[in-house]
Amino acid sequence: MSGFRTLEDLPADSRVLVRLDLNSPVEDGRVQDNRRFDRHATTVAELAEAGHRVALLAHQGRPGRDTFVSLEQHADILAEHAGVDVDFVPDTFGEEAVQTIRELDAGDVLLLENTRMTDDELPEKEPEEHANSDFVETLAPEFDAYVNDAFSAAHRKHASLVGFPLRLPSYAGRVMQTEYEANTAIASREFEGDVTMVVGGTKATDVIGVMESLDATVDTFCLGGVAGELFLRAAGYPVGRDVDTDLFDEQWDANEDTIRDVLDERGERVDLASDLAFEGDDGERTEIAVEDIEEKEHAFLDVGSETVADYESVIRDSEAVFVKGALGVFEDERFKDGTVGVLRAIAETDCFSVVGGGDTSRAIEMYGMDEADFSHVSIAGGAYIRALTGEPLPAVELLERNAAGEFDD
Ligand SMILES: Nc1ncnc2c1ncn2[C@@H]1O[C@H](COP(=O)(O)OP(=O)(O)OP(=O)(O)O)[C@@H](O)[C@H]1O
Ligand SMILES: O=C(O)[C@H](O)COP(=O)(O)O
Repeated sequence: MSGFRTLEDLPADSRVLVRLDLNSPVEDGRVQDNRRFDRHATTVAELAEAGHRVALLAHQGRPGRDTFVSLEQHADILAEHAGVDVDFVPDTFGEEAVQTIRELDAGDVLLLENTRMTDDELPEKEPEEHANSDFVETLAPEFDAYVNDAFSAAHRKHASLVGFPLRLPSYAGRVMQTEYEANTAIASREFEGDVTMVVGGTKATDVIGVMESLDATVDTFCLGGVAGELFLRAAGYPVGRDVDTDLFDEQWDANEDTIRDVLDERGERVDLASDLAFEGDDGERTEIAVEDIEEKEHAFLDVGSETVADYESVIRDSEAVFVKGALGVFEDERFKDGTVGVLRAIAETDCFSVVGGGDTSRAIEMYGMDEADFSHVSIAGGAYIRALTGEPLPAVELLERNAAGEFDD
């Protein structure tokens, strides 16, 4: 159970400062539309329709990266999803921003410039320090309330995420509320039947950490992707080494001991691929049983069909399934079978299901599945992992401390 207040508790006619997470892929300078816009649009539309005066804060990229761009395009994309006008001001807390905030009428929505373009936002600091920054001290007096909807950034101790709850009555937005509830389910709910976790993707170090901390909660792990190959390597198969990639050897060095411990302690409940797929000489998908692999000559790009059938049957017998990471390079249709096979199996059963990770959840629309067939499709990456493993999320903690009255005058 969360201990934060939600939009039901927000007094009418408020001047609200709302933190969203609109961090998106950027290609050739163009911001790509994605689930985050659609989800946050719900919160924005609700606040605007209720007649609040709304100013939005969000970040994009990090200084030095190609994705570090202005939020001007985000305002248009968000407006389209929310069905309300979203004005953009190219300033975060300077005179222009403050003036525009003061001119807001009931139901108006304004998006302020990328928070990471201010010096105060990024350093990870304690909330008390952020609350005393120019950024927070300048904006807070212009508002009656702060709404944090940015669950997917809640693992960061940045000014716009942890500073304002010390200065303003604070509430969780709709995205924060639903993401928190679904993603902490593994820690907070009791499942009577089997709990399965599908683990794949490229960030093996992250997911192996998850496996370690969910040891007592998860009945079966179904492995694929980079982590899957590293486990096969530990089990004695000549895979999980870099041929033309730099995905494996470094993560092997960092995780070898943990992988061996997990296999020793609960090997029978860690399902590894029995076959793998690669690009054959003719350019077609080719499969090989792991027993027959003599040397790693190919980049393996998916689990094989016997493995898919095995994982589908585990899923059909599960009461809850959590997914983190794709089982193969599903972006290439030849190597979609593992990822799509498990997602379809989940969609066809009535198990409680959560699919996390920006890349993995893209497979749902790419292959024509219906998001409604999953209990929850998370828009979070790092915060999803932390929620699964029960690690604290600083921005959520601040909402809870605010609701408990810790910062009341
Ligand atoms: N065997 C493999 N070799 C190389 N890449 C792989 C392999 N299996 C899966 N992938 C890639 O893993 C990616 C998804 O993994 P990632 O670790 O980024 O997970 P995510 O949880 O979906 O995303 P994020 O944490 O970024 O939101 C996919 O884009 C897929 O192409
Ligand atoms: O996209 C995300 O996962 C969040 O917005 C956090 O972004 P960050 O990893 O750049 O802090």
